[in-house]
Amino acid sequence: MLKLCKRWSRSHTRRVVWPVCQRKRFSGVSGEATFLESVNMYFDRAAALTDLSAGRLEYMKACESVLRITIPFRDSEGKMQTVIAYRAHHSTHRTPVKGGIRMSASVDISETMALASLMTWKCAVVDVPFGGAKGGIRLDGSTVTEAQREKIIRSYALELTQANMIGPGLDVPAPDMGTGPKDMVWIRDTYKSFRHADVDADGCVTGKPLESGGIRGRLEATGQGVYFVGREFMKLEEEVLKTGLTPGVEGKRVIIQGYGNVGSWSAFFYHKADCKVVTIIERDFYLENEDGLDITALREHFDKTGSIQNFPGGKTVTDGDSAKGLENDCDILIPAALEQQINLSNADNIKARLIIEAANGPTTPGAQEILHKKGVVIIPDLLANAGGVVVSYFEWLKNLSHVRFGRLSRRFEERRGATLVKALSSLKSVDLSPEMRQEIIRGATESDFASSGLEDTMIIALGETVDTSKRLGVDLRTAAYVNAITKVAVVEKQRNNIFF
Ligand SMILES: NC(=O)C1=CN([C@@H]2O[C@H](COP(=O)(O)OP(=O)(O)OC[C@H]3O[C@@H](n4cnc5c(N)ncnc54)[C@H](O)[C@@H]3O)[C@@H](O)[C@H]2O)C=CC1
Ligand SMILES: O=C(O)CCC(=O)C(=O)O
Repeated sequence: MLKLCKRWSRSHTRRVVWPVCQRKRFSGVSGEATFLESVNMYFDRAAALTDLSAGRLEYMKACESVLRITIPFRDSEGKMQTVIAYRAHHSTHRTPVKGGIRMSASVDISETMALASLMTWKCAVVDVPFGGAKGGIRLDGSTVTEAQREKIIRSYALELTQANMIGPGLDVPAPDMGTGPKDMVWIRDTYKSFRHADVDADGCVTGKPLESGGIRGRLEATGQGVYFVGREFMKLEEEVLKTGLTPGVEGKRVIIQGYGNVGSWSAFFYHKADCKVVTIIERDFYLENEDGLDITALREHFDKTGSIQNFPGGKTVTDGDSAKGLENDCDILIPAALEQQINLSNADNIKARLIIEAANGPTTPGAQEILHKKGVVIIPDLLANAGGVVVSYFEWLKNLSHVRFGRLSRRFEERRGATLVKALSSLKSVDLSPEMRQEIIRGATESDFASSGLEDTMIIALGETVDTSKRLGVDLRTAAYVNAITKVAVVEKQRNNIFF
């Protein structure tokens, strides 16, 4: 049976809840495992190192359900067009489930399921108490007007609402590739129109703008997490020596693929830490500067022109496949665009000694094998890019508590800090610089809370992953999956028993 349930809704969008055992083979990079197969392969490799039964592991691996929606809209010539969209719930072992919504012409059910599965393991790696989900809207966002986009997003949100697949306690989407804060507001507003009495309605989605219940720090969170995890890894002398690099991020040459949300913020934080961002790769070109791109000036250029192409502080290379830029000389490679970018066709040519997976699924299993043989270390997606969902979790907490972090304590802390400075200043032996005074007095703002909570989480998650990797003698990806599977299994074992 293909369909569990199918019906036409009032909005004339059509939805189908699909039992996920009906898997088809979907195409990926030729000759390699698809994205979904890759995620499952990584899962299997780690699962074999746990003492969980085969039956339980099979259940934990499977995606629980997928909602398939068809959304009609009128194009600019008034013709009716159809957009296909999905919401996959990989695991409801904890609720709400969580994961972004991707908008791209290449979205399909298999990709959405792979991304949903990654969300389950990612949340577990960073101890975010959510199950895993993901949404996908198969549409190139640049082909529709803002009004058409709003209609499509609102229809999507309406379908999720009617299917009980959104809500602060059920499923809390967020931005992913191709979507952003504005889309999240439309989703929140649509949900709220149908659940107007739900006092926690703002918590139905994260990644919202500040004035609509967002949190300071979510926009940059994924890139900042990519930075924290890289910085901390580069402090671990024993691990760093395996890569052939010297400890510390300072001075390292970095390549970033994708200058969207995650890539641009990663560039910002690595540049700020005195790294040299030597190449940034975009869809049709790459930008390079051996001495390091000035990321502040690059951002200004982007804000002015809408692109990083032809930035005067670097050389824009447009001939050939832009992915060639991945093979440029560097120490650290940060793929922050699409899945399967590092594959059998280019793995041998990658010069980086450390790969930090800011994108989801950027390295195929075949490429990983080649890279591992070369001694390249990979900090895997489910750890490296978890910063987004971590700060989304903080936003959700803020929405449920209905108060900005720091609002109740900041001025109190500042008064106490001022008293301390006064007391210290009365001691002749203490000489406080103006900066030290300021640092003691300053009370924590919402951004401070978000950023320090993120930093703490990433440091702990990296530490746990490295420990497991050493204990079992496995790579960091396998270690992260082992930790995640073990944590999920504890919760999994405590539920679903009423029907057994
Ligand atoms: N936004 C978030 O908070 C999170 C995103 N991710 C993952 O990070 C990756 C990037 O996501 P976002 O930055 O949010 O997306 P985005 O839509 O903001 O940016 C994507 C960027 O990649 C570029 N791009 C697309 N195809 C490319 C190609 N073939 N080669 C080079 N560049 C290409 C686009 O032009 C765009 O600049 C995705 O894999 C996403 O799933 C992971 C965790 C959280
Ligand atoms: O912020 C979130 O809830 C989800 C982010 C996301 O989609 C991801 O980590 O891939």
